[in-house]
Amino acid sequence: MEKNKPPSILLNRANWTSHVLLGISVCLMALACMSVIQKSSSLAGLWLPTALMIPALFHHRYRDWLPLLCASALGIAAAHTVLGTPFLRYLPYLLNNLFEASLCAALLRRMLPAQDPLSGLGHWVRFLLIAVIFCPLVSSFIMMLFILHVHSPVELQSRFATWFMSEAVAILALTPLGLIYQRGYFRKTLTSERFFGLLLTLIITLAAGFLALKWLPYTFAFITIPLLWCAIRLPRVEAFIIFLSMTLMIALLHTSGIVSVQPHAVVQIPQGLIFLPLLLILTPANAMAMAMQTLRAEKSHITQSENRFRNAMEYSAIGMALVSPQGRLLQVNKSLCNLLGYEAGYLTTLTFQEITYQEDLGKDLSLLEQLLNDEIQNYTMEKRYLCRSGEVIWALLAVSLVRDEEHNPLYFISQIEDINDLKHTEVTNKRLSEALHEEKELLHITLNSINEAVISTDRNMNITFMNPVAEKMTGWTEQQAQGQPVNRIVLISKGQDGPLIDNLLQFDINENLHSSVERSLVLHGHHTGLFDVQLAVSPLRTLKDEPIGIVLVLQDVSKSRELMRKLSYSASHDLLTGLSNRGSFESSLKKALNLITAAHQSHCLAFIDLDRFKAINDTAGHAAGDELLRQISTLMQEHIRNSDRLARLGGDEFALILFDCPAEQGLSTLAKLVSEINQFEFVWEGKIYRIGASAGLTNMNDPDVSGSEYMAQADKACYTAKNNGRGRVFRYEPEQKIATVHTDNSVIPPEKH
Ligand SMILES: Nc1nc2c(ncn2[C@@H]2O[C@H](COP(=O)(O)OP(=O)(O)OP(=O)(O)O)[C@@H](O)[C@H]2O)c(=O)[nH]1
Repeated sequence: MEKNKPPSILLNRANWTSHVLLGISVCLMALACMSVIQKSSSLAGLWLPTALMIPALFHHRYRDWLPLLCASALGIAAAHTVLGTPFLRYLPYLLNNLFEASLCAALLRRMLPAQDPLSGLGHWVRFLLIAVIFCPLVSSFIMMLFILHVHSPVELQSRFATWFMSEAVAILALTPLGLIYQRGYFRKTLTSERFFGLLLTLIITLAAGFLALKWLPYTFAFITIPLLWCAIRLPRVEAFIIFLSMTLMIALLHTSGIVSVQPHAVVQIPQGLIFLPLLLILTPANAMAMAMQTLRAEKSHITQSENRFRNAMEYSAIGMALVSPQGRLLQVNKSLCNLLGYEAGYLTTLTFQEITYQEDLGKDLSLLEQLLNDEIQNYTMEKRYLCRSGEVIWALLAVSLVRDEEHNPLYFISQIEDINDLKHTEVTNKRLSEALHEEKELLHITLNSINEAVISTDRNMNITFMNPVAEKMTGWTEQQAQGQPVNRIVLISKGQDGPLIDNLLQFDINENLHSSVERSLVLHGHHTGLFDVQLAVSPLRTLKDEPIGIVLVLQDVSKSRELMRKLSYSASHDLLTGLSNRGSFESSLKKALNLITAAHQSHCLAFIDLDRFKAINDTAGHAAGDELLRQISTLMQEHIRNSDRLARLGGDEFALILFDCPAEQGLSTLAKLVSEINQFEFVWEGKIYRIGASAGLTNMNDPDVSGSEYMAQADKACYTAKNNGRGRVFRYEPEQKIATVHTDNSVIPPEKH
């Protein structure tokens, strides 16, 4: 688990272990450096503690710096104490070291990224300026202030140079490694196969350096070669390890007197700048290592991108191909092979022109030309491909062009998506859509041209459609009515004066309502009047039988109803007088017979025949006779109850039923009626005519006697009245005796005035 843990490259939290480790490391390094310097005759050496403190501070938060600096100070103080340096003597130098490390770490944190601070040559140059040049110079000047009163100018110059070089070289050799070092690196390297290679390279490089120092002229020129070779060949960390090792070895060999860094130099290097060559060889070596690091990172980036693209292409669900500018399929993926039915090896021997359906090739080539001419950046088109099986399939092609640095075309990237099923579905859908459109048009025309009003609603009974007839009848335009509740637009009552039907609007459309026809329905139009209508209501349902609304069909039956009314009237009425005719009277007679039993009523049936009517016809004409019949009818109706039924049986014969009327009362009414007729003066063309009437009456109180029998009885009584002098009323007696009830002896022949 520990191995898989990512190395900490961000700021670390300092704990007591890191404080102790830093303190011990600084102490050991200070001890080593001071021991070497004390043994050296030249007093020149490297000062590694500052170079170690800088990365330690860089990688920790500011709030952790104080304990880290204390630990470092204790480490240096301990080293001085071991070597017997008085406290006050080393204290200024110690403080200067701490200040330099703090200043350098703070500046580096400002100028370099916390994550991988030396990731490029630019960052390394910043490091060089800040850590290797600026901070050691500042530190050197501060040191000068401490010893200004003590030494001569030449000595001061030498001390300044020595201090600067010991700091600068140590920082250049050690600090980069500290900055880029990631936790766990050494453990990983020690256990990896690379360790022995690194060890071998280290030994060879150090040996080459030693040989150059010992025997070769232009020593540092020869030392530079293995360092540059390491910078080119090795990863950054390993190169820095070798640089550090080489620096330490040279410094050690020189200070211990085994070799001199300037045995063959033409110009004698001043004592203070004895390690200047080290600085000069480390600088290009570091720069080269950084440049190689950048190159490697770029190469790795490119390789990763190529791998990603290769994987994306190979495992893409859609067909992909890299195509040469001439059209050759350079590389194809599995999906494309599966789509076209070719093996990859064979497909790459073909050109895209060979597998393109001939009719689509022209457009494809034209677009390709535009792409090559930089007129477009990419293109997509639907085209057909020829499969190995001979089948032609539809695909969606997307093409882009990859160019080299000189903008020359390298290859096309083609993505080929199978849309064969989609295309076939599209064709089917298009056909269906056209058919649907035709159906809709047909329906629209039909609905516009039919004579019925058609109104449809949604499931909430709000209107969605009205045809022109519906607009005309309801008085609402479709636009006005759309979305309105149907009960606001379609107002229907039973009969003209009946209440509005609201159950029409409460139709439960889940019910099986095929159609309902109500003959007496009346539609109340909005400013368009009343319409006799027939109504059919049908529920609308989806294929899953879910209700989605209703359709109302209203048929204007006003004219047919009027005709029916007229037919019905003429079938039951005498057209001349407006009285009931014989047929209708017989129905009334049946009703009267039924009431004898049902309501225990007795009625009077009368037969009335006008006297001397023929003379009117003969003298005044047929039209006068007609008018007289009308006036006599009106006269008779005025003297009977609304519930009674008067009918003209034909010619000048009338029949009368006095419902629920005792015989005596009936005789009285009839006598009054006959008397009125006898006294009636008919005026025609300035002349007065008088007629009379004879009437026979029978009492209807026996349900077993038929209507025709009663009619015969009344007729018989009327006949008796006629034969007994006219102008009178006779009552039928069952014993065949006719009693005269009323006698009017004034039957006067009409005379002209
Ligand atoms: N103007 C007119 N005359 C009719 C109509 N129907 C029948 N008549 C005539 O009415 C007359 C009836 O004949 P009658 O009952 O014998 O004539 P009348 O003079 O009343 O004879 P009495 O009953 O014996 O007094 C006939 O001359 C018919 O032609 C009609 O609709 N209009």
